[in-house]
Amino acid sequence: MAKVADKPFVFPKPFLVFFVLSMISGFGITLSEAGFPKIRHYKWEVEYMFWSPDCVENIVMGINGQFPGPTIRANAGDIVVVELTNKLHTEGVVIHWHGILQRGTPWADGTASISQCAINPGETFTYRFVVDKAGTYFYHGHLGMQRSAGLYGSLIVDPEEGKNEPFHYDEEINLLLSDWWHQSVHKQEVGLSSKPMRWIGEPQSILINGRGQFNCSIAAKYNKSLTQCELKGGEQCAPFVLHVRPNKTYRIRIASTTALASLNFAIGSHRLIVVEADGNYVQPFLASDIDIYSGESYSVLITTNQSPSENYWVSIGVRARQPKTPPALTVLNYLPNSVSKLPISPPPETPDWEDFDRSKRFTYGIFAAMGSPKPPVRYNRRIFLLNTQNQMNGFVKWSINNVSLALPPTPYLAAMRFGLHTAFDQNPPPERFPVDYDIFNPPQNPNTITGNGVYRFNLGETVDVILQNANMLKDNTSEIHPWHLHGHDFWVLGYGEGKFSAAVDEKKLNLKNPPLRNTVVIFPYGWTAIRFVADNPGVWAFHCHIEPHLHMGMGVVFAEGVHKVGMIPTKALACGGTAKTLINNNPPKKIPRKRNP
Ligand SMILES: O=C1O[C@H]([C@@H](O)CO)C(O)=C1O
Repeated sequence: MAKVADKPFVFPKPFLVFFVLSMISGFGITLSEAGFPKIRHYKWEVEYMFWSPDCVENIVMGINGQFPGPTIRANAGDIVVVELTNKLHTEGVVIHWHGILQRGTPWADGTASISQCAINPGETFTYRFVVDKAGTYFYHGHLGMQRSAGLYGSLIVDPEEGKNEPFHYDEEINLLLSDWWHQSVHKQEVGLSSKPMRWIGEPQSILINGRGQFNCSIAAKYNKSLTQCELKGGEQCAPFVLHVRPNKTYRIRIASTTALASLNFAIGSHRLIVVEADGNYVQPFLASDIDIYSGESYSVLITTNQSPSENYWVSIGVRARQPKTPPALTVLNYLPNSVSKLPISPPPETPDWEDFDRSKRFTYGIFAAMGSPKPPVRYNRRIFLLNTQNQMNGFVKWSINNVSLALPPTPYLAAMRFGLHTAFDQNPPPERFPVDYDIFNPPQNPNTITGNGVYRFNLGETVDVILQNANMLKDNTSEIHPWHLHGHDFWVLGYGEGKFSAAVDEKKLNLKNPPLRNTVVIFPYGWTAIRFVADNPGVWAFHCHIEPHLHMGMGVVFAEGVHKVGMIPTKALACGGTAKTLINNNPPKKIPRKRNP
């Protein structure tokens, strides 16, 4: 394993002036008024490695020999630079910085075929972007199903130096949640795109900071079907313990990068105060547990005011799909108690997976903190996106308005910037679906088409999206989908049951204090309304964050103001049609023929 720096190298102040000035001229980044930002420089190598995330040896995608990858930590306004070298032998790679808006740097969004070309084996690509807002974020692979293969890590942004969070806490603990399969991701991918489709099934384990236990439990006393895990603490699958001291306030950051699972987080005997969601402050509220969907993040505050002689269970169970995976467990360890002193009461029970009314009560009760930016009162454009599971020549697909997204070989950002009209379908996909579409039954005509058209917005216009859920191919089934938008936060204006009806539902939309987020769910047979301002020049993915669903086409592409995008780094362009353009503009020099003497 090559040894490379995984600690950020912080440039001393005098160097910053030079660097920042060169960044401004080259990348259109503006300075924050408070002073010079820092540059957080990382050098990473991505490679497959043997690892035992849940005590069963497998291969994971690691960064610098770590799984999950190193945590990035920065202050708001800082510039993060990640020099990413692809050490995979046979695959490209990209990394998406989930929740980072990429203003002025849309080519650094890390979406293969959308913002950049995949980085080839052996090559290095430098991601350089500003983290402009404090919050709990994460990063992950965005090519094929590399997130499922373990390519992820945390990205934490503290307020600008000298500024405080709007709530008090003594210390913090960071948790990145994921789900894990024993079947290789390649096999999963092939299964999903085979005829008949082979579904990946439910995960074998839930991981907390990359650690879970398969086939044993650390609380076997309360789970008769599993034996007690015999772990010493140094194993890769030993639980990540939350060490706390009595009578303090802790901020627990929780982000979910699951491929499929919707999760519920609870700590025995402790109540949670929710204060942040997806990098935005929310009106604080008390909860016994929280639901967290793939792509979401929360911060909760807890006070360690319970009996100091005990430890307490932390339990993370599966909701919204059949819970065939045991909850992930770990311990809230009140120091100086020994970690091995197991809690005296059973772990908190995950609420019934099918109790969607309970899930809705939690999700509908999230509002923006006082003083948060408010949405424009009117929209310029409203599009309706119907989510359906379909068939295409016997293959199973997910479609939006009957179009299943199939990404083109030339990244959209480059294709649009260079005016390559043959790189993708120039006709935009449909903006609505038939008014008489029956969302409560399987699609009458299950056939779909694939497409790669783009929804183009005028720069600065206010866009509403109504996400509409529907019945799947099977009778009486409709699943939850968490939708994630790149390049923007959006306001969640509301949710409802059945089909959205402007006449009935318009007046129910919340324009007073809707939460700002980057990920939102649609509940079974329901709709969700979001609003955002298309003011970030670039091309942005908007998709279901369930990894196999995106793989099966469940996403769309948005674009705005691409003519305003600055110089795209050449390395982001060297594939597909833009590679040809680069070569045509700079043809290889003719080698002069040697004349015979
Ligand atoms: O895309 C999916 O496929 C399965 C099921 O519909 C077929 O097995 C499932 O639950 C999905 O979310």
